Amino acid sequence: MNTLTLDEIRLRIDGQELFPPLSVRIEPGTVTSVVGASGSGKSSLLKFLCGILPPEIEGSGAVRLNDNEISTLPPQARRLGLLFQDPLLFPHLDVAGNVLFGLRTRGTRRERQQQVSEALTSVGLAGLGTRDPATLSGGQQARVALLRVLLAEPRALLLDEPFRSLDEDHRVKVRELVFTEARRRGLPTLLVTHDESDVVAAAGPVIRLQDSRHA
Ligand SMILES: Nc1ncnc2c1ncn2[C@@H]1O[C@H](COP(=O)(O)OP(=O)(O)OP(=O)(O)O)[C@@H](O)[C@H]1O
Repeated sequence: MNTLTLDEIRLRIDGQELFPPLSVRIEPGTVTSVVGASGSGKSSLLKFLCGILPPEIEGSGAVRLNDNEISTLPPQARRLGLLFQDPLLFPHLDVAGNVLFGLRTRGTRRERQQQVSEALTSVGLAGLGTRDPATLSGGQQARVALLRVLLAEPRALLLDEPFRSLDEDHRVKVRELVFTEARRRGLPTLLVTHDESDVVAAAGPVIRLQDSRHA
């Protein structure tokens, strides 16, 4: 199990810091929420953690999984699971193909297909493997995106408003599913959200990012 540690993270645009230096420890299986005004740097913080910060933003500070510094690794080697508001499913693959894309374990084709089929069943999508993802509801698409991330066996989860575009019913169910999986797998999880009900459901520490530039 991993602990995700952020140590003195600073982000700057044109030399100006977006928010005061941030240090936080996220324990395995817990969800820490990140809230703050629009433009305070929430999404940029997640981008920094996974190594995809745009060149206009300068980032510094250490990111560790247990005692291993990951901020020096290329994005794909960090093994962080990302979920966004848009599920970003591949339109040229069916539902099973999208899930299979994430699958990290090797094995025969039949074993891999079996694993995908069990994963789909576990989130209430049994029998939908051959569907075009565009024909699924928003909540179903969000579940497919979650499976694709989880089967890649990430070491931590970074969530950027993944429930935002869902209607109330799907929102509550998908949120519960994501948090349950994070807990069950012991994944330290960082959730960016504008929604106080997400913060309550996350039931973990809250980081309130203060916009240093407009304070
Ligand atoms: N590629 C970029 N080049 C220059 N400035 C950028 C770039 N990307 C983001 N910014 C700026 O960085 C600041 C932080 O943006 P960011 O998207 O991280 O904020 P946020 O807190 O996630 O906002 P929101 O809640 O609206 O999603 C903003 O002022 C934004 O304009």
